[in-house]
Amino acid sequence: MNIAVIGTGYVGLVSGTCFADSGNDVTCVDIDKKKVDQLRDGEIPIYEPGLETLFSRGLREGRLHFTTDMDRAVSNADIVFLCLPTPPGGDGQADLSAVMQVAGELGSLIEDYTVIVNKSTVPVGTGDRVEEAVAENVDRERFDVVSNPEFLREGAAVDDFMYPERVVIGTDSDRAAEIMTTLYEPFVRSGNPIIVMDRRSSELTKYAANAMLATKITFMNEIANICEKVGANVDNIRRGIGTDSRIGKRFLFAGIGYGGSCFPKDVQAIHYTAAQNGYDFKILDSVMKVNESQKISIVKKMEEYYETTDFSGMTFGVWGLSFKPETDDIREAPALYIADELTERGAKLLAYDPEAIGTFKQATSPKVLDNTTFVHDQKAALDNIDALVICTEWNEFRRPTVDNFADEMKQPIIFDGRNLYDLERARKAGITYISVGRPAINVPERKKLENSL
Ligand SMILES: NC(=O)c1ccc[n+]([C@@H]2O[C@H](COP(=O)([O-])OP(=O)(O)OC[C@H]3O[C@@H](n4cnc5c(N)ncnc54)[C@H](O)[C@@H]3O)[C@@H](O)[C@H]2O)c1
Ligand SMILES: O=c1ccn([C@@H]2O[C@H](COP(=O)(O)OP(=O)(O)O[C@H]3O[C@H](CO)[C@@H](O)[C@H](O)[C@H]3O)[C@@H](O)[C@H]2O)c(=O)[nH]1
Repeated sequence: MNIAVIGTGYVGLVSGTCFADSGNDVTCVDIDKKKVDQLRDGEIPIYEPGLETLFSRGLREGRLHFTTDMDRAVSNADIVFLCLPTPPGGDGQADLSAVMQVAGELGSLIEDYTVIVNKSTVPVGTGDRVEEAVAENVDRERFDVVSNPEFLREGAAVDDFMYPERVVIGTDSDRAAEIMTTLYEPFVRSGNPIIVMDRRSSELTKYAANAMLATKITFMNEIANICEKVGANVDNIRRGIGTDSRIGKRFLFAGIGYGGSCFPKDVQAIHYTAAQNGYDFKILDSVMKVNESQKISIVKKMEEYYETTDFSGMTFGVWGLSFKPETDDIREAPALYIADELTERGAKLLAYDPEAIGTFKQATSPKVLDNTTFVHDQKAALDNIDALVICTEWNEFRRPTVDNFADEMKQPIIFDGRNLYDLERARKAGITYISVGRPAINVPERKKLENSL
């Protein structure tokens, strides 16, 4: 099939590359000329494991093209995917300006029957709005608008796309449903379902999935906060409840809050949609509030440990800047908030991340930039620091193990927002180890944490 992908961010680039790899001819369009030039030259602007091999093959075999010219891409296409940004607007609602702008242009570019697919995460009813905008310039028989939410995770995007647990297609048109099913059949050979439903339910399914996952994480973060108060261990609780198949093992890891380009904005957006429709989505109110405080809970623990809110004269190592491992994306990363809070309190930082130093520098505040030295080696971030703060669970941080910290640090004190290390080994290694929802290790009696969350 001939496919046009409008918007070559994470979703557009991964979808376009994977569709090309399964034998389609794909043209990706972006308004960012620099990005298009870079992609044409074979350079991928994001870090995403596994993408490069498929991307190079698509380019080499002539099935993957990049352009700024929407006309050329759309006029030949059987399917047009909208993979456009839907960032939070001022009051939490999704900003649909990119989607609606492109929808307004599509009608005059369509030649034969075309399926227009919204892959962006959009509020219920956006499909109707897109349909109306397109229909201003072309007959309604010449196109259908389909919702096809994307469930890929950054860092695992290629596998998630190639082997989806399900594909959701929202349309009432049999013709569009058949074309979409044919497109996705190679991806669901494992027997996972293609679920066809009405467009509005499909749009809401995406928000429901993200809001459910954000709630699950937040629930565990609250359990972790209780664990700290009563002397229990959230790792044990996770194992104890995760083995119940009704609850499931995944997304039960307590930490310093969820971040990324999706959960925070999508929870806000579904909350906004509910309010617009006269419904107060109370659970999500709490989820958002808890997540805000969870992001800086580690700083509160540091204040309690040092018995001061003034960190002047102190230097902290920071391991991990991206919002999760295996990505250079720092959107809504807890590290951004933690760096702000620490430098506000007068601290200097020595920061390391395997992939995200560049993106972090672009996004952080001038105050953080002035007070942070970025290093390109994880050991260098331990040099002469007062304590180490771990914000992202990159695999390489599991080595060297806790046993080595006592040799490598002036004072082996670790505030771990991701529960990387075994408590018993930390105890034996003689390091002071304060993590999330687990007993604090080797903390002098006077500093026993009274969690004030
Ligand atoms: N990032 C993810 O992991 C993920 C996963 C599932 C769904 N989503 C959703 O998919 C959508 C896209 O997300 P993303 O992370 O890929 O966005 P992104 O911000 O990484 O990329 C968007 C791209 O669209 C381009 N663009 C903007 N306006 C344009 C226009 N008028 N014409 C052509 N190109 C234009 C930008 O230059 C950019 O390259 C969002 O709705 C998001 O919520 C994202
Ligand atoms: O047990 C867990 C799992 C995740 N997280 C955090 O939750 C955030 C999001 O993680 P993840 O879901 O793995 O990353 P995303 O790439 O943001 O993917 C989510 O958002 C995408 C965009 O909508 C969806 O497509 C995916 O299905 C959905 O998982 C990150 O800050 C993680 O650190 C936890 O704190 N504990």
